[in-house]
Parts: sequence; structure tokens; C-alpha cells
Amino acid sequence: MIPLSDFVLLIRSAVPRFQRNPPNAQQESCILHSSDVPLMIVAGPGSGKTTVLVMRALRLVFVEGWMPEQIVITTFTRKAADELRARLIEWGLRIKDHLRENPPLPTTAGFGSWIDSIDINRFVTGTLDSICEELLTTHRDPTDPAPVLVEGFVGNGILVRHALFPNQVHNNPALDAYLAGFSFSGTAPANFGEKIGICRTFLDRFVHDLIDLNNYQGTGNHREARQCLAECSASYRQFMAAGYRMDFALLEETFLQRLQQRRLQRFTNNIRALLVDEYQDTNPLQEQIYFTILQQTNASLTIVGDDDQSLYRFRGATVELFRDFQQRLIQHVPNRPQLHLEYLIDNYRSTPPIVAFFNSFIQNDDSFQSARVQPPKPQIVAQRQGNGVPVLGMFRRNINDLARDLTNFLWDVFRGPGRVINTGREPVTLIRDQNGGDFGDAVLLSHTVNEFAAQFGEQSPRERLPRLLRTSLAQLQPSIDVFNPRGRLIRDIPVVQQLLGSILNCIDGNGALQGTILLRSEPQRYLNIWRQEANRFAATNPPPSNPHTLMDFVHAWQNRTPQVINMQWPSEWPLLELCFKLISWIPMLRDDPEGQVYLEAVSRAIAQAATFSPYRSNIIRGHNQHEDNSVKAAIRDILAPIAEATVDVDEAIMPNIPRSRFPIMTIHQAKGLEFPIVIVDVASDYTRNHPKNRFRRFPDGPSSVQNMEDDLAPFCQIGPLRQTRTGLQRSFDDLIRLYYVAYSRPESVLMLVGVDPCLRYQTTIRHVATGWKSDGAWSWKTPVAGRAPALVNNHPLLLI
Ligand SMILES: Nc1ncnc2c1ncn2[C@@H]1O[C@H](COP(=O)(O)OP(=O)(O)OP(=O)(O)O)[C@@H](O)[C@H]1O
Repeated sequence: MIPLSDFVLLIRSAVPRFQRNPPNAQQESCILHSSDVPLMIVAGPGSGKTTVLVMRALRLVFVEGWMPEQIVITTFTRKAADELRARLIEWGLRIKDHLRENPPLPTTAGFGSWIDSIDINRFVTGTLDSICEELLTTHRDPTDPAPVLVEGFVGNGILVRHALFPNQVHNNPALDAYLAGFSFSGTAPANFGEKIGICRTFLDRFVHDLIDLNNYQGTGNHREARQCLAECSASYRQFMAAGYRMDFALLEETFLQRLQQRRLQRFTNNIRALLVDEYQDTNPLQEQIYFTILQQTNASLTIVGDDDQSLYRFRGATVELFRDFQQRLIQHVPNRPQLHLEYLIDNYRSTPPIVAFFNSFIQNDDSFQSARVQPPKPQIVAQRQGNGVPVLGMFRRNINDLARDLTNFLWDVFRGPGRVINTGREPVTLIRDQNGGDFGDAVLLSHTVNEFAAQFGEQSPRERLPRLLRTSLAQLQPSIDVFNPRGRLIRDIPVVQQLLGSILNCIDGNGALQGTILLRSEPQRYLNIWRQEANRFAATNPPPSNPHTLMDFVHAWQNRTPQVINMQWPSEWPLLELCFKLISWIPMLRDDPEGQVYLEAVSRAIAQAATFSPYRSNIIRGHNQHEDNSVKAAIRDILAPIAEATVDVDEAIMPNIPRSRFPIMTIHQAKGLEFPIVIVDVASDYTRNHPKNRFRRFPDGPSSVQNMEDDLAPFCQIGPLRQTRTGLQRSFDDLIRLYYVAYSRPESVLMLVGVDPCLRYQTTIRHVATGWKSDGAWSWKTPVAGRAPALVNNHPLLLI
């Protein structure tokens, strides 16, 4: 083993990046901190927390002599988990190689074989869900089947069929009245889809928040509605349990139960260390899992997080668990040495003006300060050199002007001669990196990436900034594509409609079977739109037309007549195969990065249906009743869920997006990422102080998420802790954290964009992102004598 005092020297010699940039003093303290004393690291953005966590895990291997398989490291997203694993493997292998070539002197017997015995691949890392799934599979009793993890849309299908309908949810005015408190509009759910969404959130919350359901259904107002929801939860669980099916919440719950029953001792007996990244987004159930592991083992504990970057309250994340971690650990795991706290505040990502901007942003609202870890972490300190560019702002009279000017800006930077910024001192030219810089170095971040605003009545929906940018970038010569696969629902994407409509036309040519399935009007309407789009598309005779055209192929399918002479129509035709055959006429789904994301969502829906649908996503031939039923099952279990917009895309399947594309993403998606140029859309939607959009900028009441937390507070242990801040305060806290994450993503350039009414001196459009405080004061504004200026006079932006 390596002496602790040599470890930093070892990593500096073994890993090239640490030769150039050795760990700073705070990072070193975190890496070297005693493995016996629990460690909490409060780490600002870009301060190297992932780097530190990986180095600490490697130190436990090379200094303590623990094996990678004895070390559990969890993080929040799959992307972060991949990044963590990649760094562990790369740096771990380099250290091994270095030690093989340079064993410490005097060399001890067995050193070489010890090094060889370390299998860096065997760290137990991933999201907590993926680790639970793996352990429940590998450490189960011989009589227990492996868990079957169900996708969101499958879970919702089961919820509707086996819980909501049997419990008469569609027909329960008392429930409607209760759910009104948690709907988008504050009135009874507008449609069944919204009702399913709220019920699903409740069922997940019951599990994540460890709700006492007996108490919940027996107390307070809305008793009938609560009883109904508790019964739905019971029916849902019963059905899931019977097939050993689990959604993510049930997976974690089952894992906790197994731990508590001491049925995972092969796992717990082996653990020496537990390291948790992004702890600020932990929920109460996950906290229980961590505490139970600590109660049953002697594992060394390290948690890392940033309370200012907690974003997932709507999924049960409870930042207070991180804020109050010290007391909570003592309470639940009393026999440990007292927690040691370290701060990482040196920022290696962003230029000094950007760091100054997000530092002042997070301190802007006095009311927010008590929601932070106490004492709040010191100001973040920029370590990067400046480039002379202050934080920029592009605000225009209307959204069309904004889209046009933003497009020109991007063009100048990435294809043109650069954009000169007159800073008042030396002008600075913003230009792409000369070594392959491209549009992928910039990103547009927004609270939502929807390309269209919600539709009201028959009017066509308004185009939002992402849509206008897509259009104007496409009009450039040569044209630029965006990457925004979440911008529209897949049911609305023309190529997806061509594919799904062709599938429908193949399996149920005249729609006779579709007509016999009980579907709500919206999915019915979509199935018909898809068919029309597919017919229109087939009529264009898309290539290839050899050996047969798309239309011929569809006809052959409708008649179930093989196109190859002497071939018999198979008795079972997998729908996935039909899907991939049709793609030969729709190459965008195969070749285009957005197309690939859509195709993955469709094929995932088909593959998932194979796990629960009666005909396992096959179309049967030769058994009359089964022939029809297999088609009906495919429509009901695959196509209808897509038509109802319950199948989600997963853009994480794309490891690399072509760098010539301009990415557009939500602030949530950008968590943990960094880009040279970050454009934050703070106000392209806000032309007036409309009450409907206040919750996105300056709430005047708690949102549905906070309302649900408050409603459930009396029935869970975490409730009172959350309620130390009011629902309204928590709504403000969430918005502040959201924009803090956005503002801390850039390396070189941060630009806020929007339409300019919100920057007017006399504006009534208040917005947390533009410096308003929750008490109604605006820090970007100072009083003036005489006539008020047009624009606010104290904003910290260089307007371009
Ligand atoms: N000591 C150091 N010297 C120079 N650069 C460093 C140092 N530590 C980390 N960095 C760099 O800082 C950047 C941020 O590191 P990392 O990705 O580990 O940050 P993070 O704290 O996880 O970020 P966030 O919380 O914002 O997602 C990386 O580019 C990393 O290489």
C-alpha cells in the first residue's frame, strides 16, 4: 500500500492532468481526510467536486488497501454516473501502471500481485436506482425472481388499467375537487391525462416521502379523495408485486426493505466505503437507504453536494436533508465520530465576471440566505483568467428580432469573422476556438425547450424562441441544425408520424380494429393524423422504390401476402422488425441525431410492451381471433401511449451530438455540464405581467409541487422540516437555484436574452432571474431624480 503522505505525489506523477493542475489545498484536504471520520463536502459550481470524489475513492484503494468492489459511489444522473466511471477507470489504470513501473522503495513482497489484484472496473458505481436494480438481481434469494423494471409509460398504463379505473377515479367528483389543489390551473384536472399525471405524482410521493398512508386517508379534509388515492396505491402495488414489476420508486423501496430485513448481507458485509455525489437532491427514501447501510456497516462516509444547486424538488428531492446533514447523521447513526465539513470554493470553470455575477445572484435575496447550509459557503473564487468579456445581455423589442439577432451573433462567432464586443475599454472579438470550435460550444438554456407555447382553442400555437431559432438557423447558407429533441412531443414530429402511421396502415389497413378499441378522443385523433401523414408520404413514392415501393410494401402487409415468391407469411411477425423495415423509407430516423432519439423512443416503447402486452409486440397470423387481438394489443399498448404523449425521449442515448449543431436544453438537463458560451433565455416569453406565467419568474403563491409537500407534511417525518419555509418561500428558493445553475455553466461567455419589457425602468414584470428579490425590491434599479430612464439603470449586463 501507499503511504497517505505520498498519495498526492503519486497522482501528480501518474495522471497527466494533475501534473498541470494539481489539487488545491482544499481539494487535497478532502482527498486525504481520514477515512474513519464522516466527511461532508459543500462544493460550489465548477470547483472540482467530481474530481475530488474520484480521487478520494482511488485513495481508499491505493492507501487503505480496500478493493474497488468494496466501495460504493452513487450519483444523480446516468450521465454523471458515466462520467464518474470513466474518470475512475482512466485515472485508476494510470495509477496502477505507474505503480507497476515505479514500485515504492524498498519494495515489499507481494506488492506486484496486490496491484494486479485491483480490478478498477469493479467499483460499485451508478445512480442509486441502477445500483439497487443490480443488487436486487445479483443478491436475491433463490426463490425470488429478478425484478422487472418498468418504464414510466408502462407504469402509467398499469396505473390506469389496474388502479385508476377499478377505483372509479374517472368518475369521482370528490377526487377532482382534491386534485384541483395540485393541477396546473388550480381547477379540477382539465383532462384525464392531467389526472393521471397528478395521481402518478402522488403515488411516487407516497413512496419517496415515506408517507403514513393510514394516517393520510383518515385525517383532514378531502377524506374521500384521500381514501380513493390510497386505494389506487394499494391496487397498483398489488398488481406490480404480482409480476415482480417495479418502477423506480418501488425499486428503491424494495431495496430498503431488503436491507432492513438483512437480506442483503452479502452486499453489506463487503462494503468499506460509501460516497454520495449530488447529495442535495436526495429524497427521504434514499436517505433512509444510506443511513441503513451506515447502521449495518462500518463504511467510511463521504457526501458531496451544493445546496444552491438543488433542482429536483418535484421528484421528492429534499435539500434540507443536505442542509441539516450533520444533525440527521447524529440522530440516525449515533455511533460515529462527528462529521467533518469542508468547502470547495475555487472555481476552475468560469471567468471572473461570470463568477462575480452568480455570486451576487445567489446572495441577492435576503430571505433565501437562511435556506442555505449554515453558515453559507463562502463566496466562490474565480481561478480562471478573464477574457475581458463582461456578462452580456441581448434584449429586443420582440421575439422575432431577438431570434434574428441571436442567429446573427452565433453566425458571426462560429462561421463569420467573430463578433466585436465594445466593452468600453479594449474591444474584444468573440470568435470560435481556432482548433475545431463550432456551434456545439454554445448552448441555449431555458426553463422549457418547448418549441410551441400551449395551444388555446383553434388558434395555431405561438412559436417560442427555440422554434424561431431552429427556423432562422436553418435559413443560413449553409444551414445550421439545432439539437432539441425535447422541443416537441414525438407524436407531433412528421417523420415519427410517417413511421407510426405506416405501422398502423400495415397492421390494420382500414382501421377496422382501431375502431373497436376504447380509446380517449385525443389518441384516436392522433392515430388518424398519423395515418393521413403516412398516406401522404407514401404517395410521394419515397426512395428506395426497388425492389418495391413503400406503398407496395404496405399493401402486401395489409393483405398479409409475402412479396417474395414462394415465401409463407410467418405466424408471428415482431413489430420491431416491421418498424426497422419501414425505416428504409424514412432515413432521417436512422441518420439524423434527433431522428435517432425519436427512433429509440419508439423502439423502446415496442420493446417494453414485449414485457407486459399479451402478444409481446408480435403480430400473429393464422389464428383468427389471435390475429385481431395481437393487432389490437399493439395499438392499445404501444401506439396509443405514444399518441397520449406518455412515451418520453431519452437524449442521453446520444453520447456525442455532432458539434456542428446548436444545442438547446432545459436548465435541468444542463446540470453538471459546462460550455464555452451559455445563452440563458430569461425573458423571451414575458411581454407583460401575466398571472399565468408568474410561477416561472415571480410566484405569487406556492406552486403545485409545494402544495403537495404541504398537503403531505402531516403524514411524513420530513414534513415539518420542509415547512420551516413557507410554500411561497420554497417556490422562490427553487427559482433562485434554477437560475444559479444556469448562470454557473459557462466557461467564457454568459449572455442573458429576452424581450425588453422586463428591463424597462417602470416594468411590472418581476423576475428572480433579472435581480428581483422576493420582497418586491429590484436590485437592478436605483432611484433617479426627475424623469425615469427607459431601461433599468443599475443592471450588471453589457447590452449588445
Ligand atoms: N485543482 C484544479 N486545477 C485546475 N482545474 C481544475 C482543478 N480541479 C478541477 N478542475 C477543473 O474544473 C472543472 C470543474 O470540475 P468538475 O467537473 O469536477 O466540477 P464540479 O464541481 O463537479 O462541477 P458542477 O458542480 O458545477 O457540476 C473541470 O474542468 C476540472 O477539470
